[in-house]
Amino acid sequence: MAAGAAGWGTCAQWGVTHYDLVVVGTGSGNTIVTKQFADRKVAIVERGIFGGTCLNVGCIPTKMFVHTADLAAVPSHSSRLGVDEKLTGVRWPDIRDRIFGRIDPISAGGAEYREHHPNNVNVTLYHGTGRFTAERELTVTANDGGSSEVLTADQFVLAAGSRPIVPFIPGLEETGFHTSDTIMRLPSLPRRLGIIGSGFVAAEFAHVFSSLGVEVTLIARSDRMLRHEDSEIAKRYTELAAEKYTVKLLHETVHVWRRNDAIVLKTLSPAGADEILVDELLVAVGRTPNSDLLDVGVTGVETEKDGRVVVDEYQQTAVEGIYALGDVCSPYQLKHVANHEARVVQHNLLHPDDRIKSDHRYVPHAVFGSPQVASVGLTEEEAIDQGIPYAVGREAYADIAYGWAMEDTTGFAKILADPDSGLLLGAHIIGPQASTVIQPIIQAMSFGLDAHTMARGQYWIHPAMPELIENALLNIKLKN
Ligand SMILES: Cc1cc2nc3c(=O)[nH]c(=O)nc-3n(C[C@H](O)[C@H](O)[C@H](O)COP(=O)(O)OP(=O)(O)OC[C@H]3O[C@@H](n4cnc5c(N)ncnc54)[C@H](O)[C@@H]3O)c2cc1C
Ligand SMILES: NC(=O)c1ccc[n+]([C@@H]2O[C@H](COP(=O)([O-])OP(=O)(O)OC[C@H]3O[C@@H](n4cnc5c(N)ncnc54)[C@H](O)[C@@H]3O)[C@@H](O)[C@H]2O)c1
Repeated sequence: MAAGAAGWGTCAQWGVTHYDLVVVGTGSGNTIVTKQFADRKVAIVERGIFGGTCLNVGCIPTKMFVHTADLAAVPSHSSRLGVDEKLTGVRWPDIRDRIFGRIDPISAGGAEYREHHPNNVNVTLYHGTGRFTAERELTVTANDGGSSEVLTADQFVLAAGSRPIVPFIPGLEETGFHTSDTIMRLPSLPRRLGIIGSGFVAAEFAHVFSSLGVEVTLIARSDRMLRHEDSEIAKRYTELAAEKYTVKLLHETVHVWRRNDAIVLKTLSPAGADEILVDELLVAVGRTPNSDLLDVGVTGVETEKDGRVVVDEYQQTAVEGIYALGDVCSPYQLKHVANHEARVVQHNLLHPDDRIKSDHRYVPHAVFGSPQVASVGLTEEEAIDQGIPYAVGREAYADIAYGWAMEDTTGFAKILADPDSGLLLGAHIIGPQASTVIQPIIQAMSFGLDAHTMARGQYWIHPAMPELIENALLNIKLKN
């Protein structure tokens, strides 16, 4: 074959092919194989849609839905500013098809590039599930189950990601449910949507569907949504969510079944038993690493109790030459972390005598709900638990000029710093554009700026939203 190739080109059953490098997973794993690997024989193995979670069923489509939902929600708050708007319609098929009409061709184009572009003459793409059958031997079974091929390699990259956890709830499997993998492709909007879970996925989809006019009931086992956030932020988010849709806290779903056309959820809470009727159900209770699908134990690669592949600071597993990155090994399950780790793995494959370490000191995240939440570093509870001295500075959007422009009354930033040195320990923001407003803090933490130098050593554009950060920094009571 002149250019790159698709595996099974010869339809060889139980053929054995040796490669220099095998990469399992086409999310961040796919980014590793650049022209710098032109002198190596490489195989890429993918069991699902080319491009992985973020592109196809994760960050990118969800944020396209979130932006759309933000627009749909404008009339619900514009009247406070004297602008009376009305949402006259939501064309779900148009919303859905705009999003996937853009994404699906990118995925298809990525696979096409690997299979046919001259840059990939040294690369073979296998559409199938890889499973280790010996230390450096991966058996790939085609998605149709028909053919298998054994790949041996000097080096492997495990970039197999994670998948949604399906909890054991009697009746759930038989009744049918959605996960984040399927909910975005619904043929039509349901009248009522139940969501089991109260983390990232639950918060983002509750915002999307409630803004589009669906009656959402979110069922949380815990006493608040986003319980891993700083508790002030989680509490505020939960209060605001409950104004937009039904939030059932401390509710355990114990049984699911169908009654006529509805899905019935039986829940137990301190107040007793409850029955919740919905038309569609989304299960969003976390994700589990795909290391089990790979049967990594056969290789000597170690895993944590929760299935995460154990890696060292160079992203190498317990077996020399087998590296891992992203959700399959990371405690963070975030795309920017998977991408960072992919860059580290790429460097270490190319420069084995000059390897670099991954940097997980200040990993930020954002929840694109309503409002947005963004966070980096220690929460106040973590600082207390770890006995780390801290000083806090707060600022409300309501106290900065742009907050007045938006008439925001609920958002705020909270920044923790070392009281002696002023070095930043953590920051937590809830409010408009929190995911963008937090970026200067991430920069300051990464490059070791203290609160005072950061606040006074630069201009802050007036009257822009980052004044929230400037004022929160100035409100930190440092010792010096
Ligand atoms: C709904 C949702 C929204 C999200 N939003 C954000 C966000 O806004 N920001 C953010 O930072 N993160 C977000 N994430 C998380 C982010 O998508 C993941 O952290 C990231 O995509 C992980 O990348 P990865 O390369 O490790 O794995 P993936 O992209 O999942 O790639 C792994 C690939 O490996 C394949 N595979 C698995 N096992 C095998 C096997 N045995 N053989 C062959 N192939 C295999 C899978 O099919 C998959 O395509 C979101 C996740 C979800 C679910
Ligand atoms: N904006 C983003 O960056 C973004 C968006 C979506 C997803 N993600 C990533 O994907 C991961 C998975 O998201 P998620 O929301 O599924 O997980 P999550 O870990 O954020 O939240 C899951 C929640 O479900 C609860 N839970 C667990 N088991 C339960 C059960 N049986 N019944 C009811 N509740 C239960 C947990 O207590 C937790 O609060 C996230 O951790 C995140 O890393 C990121």
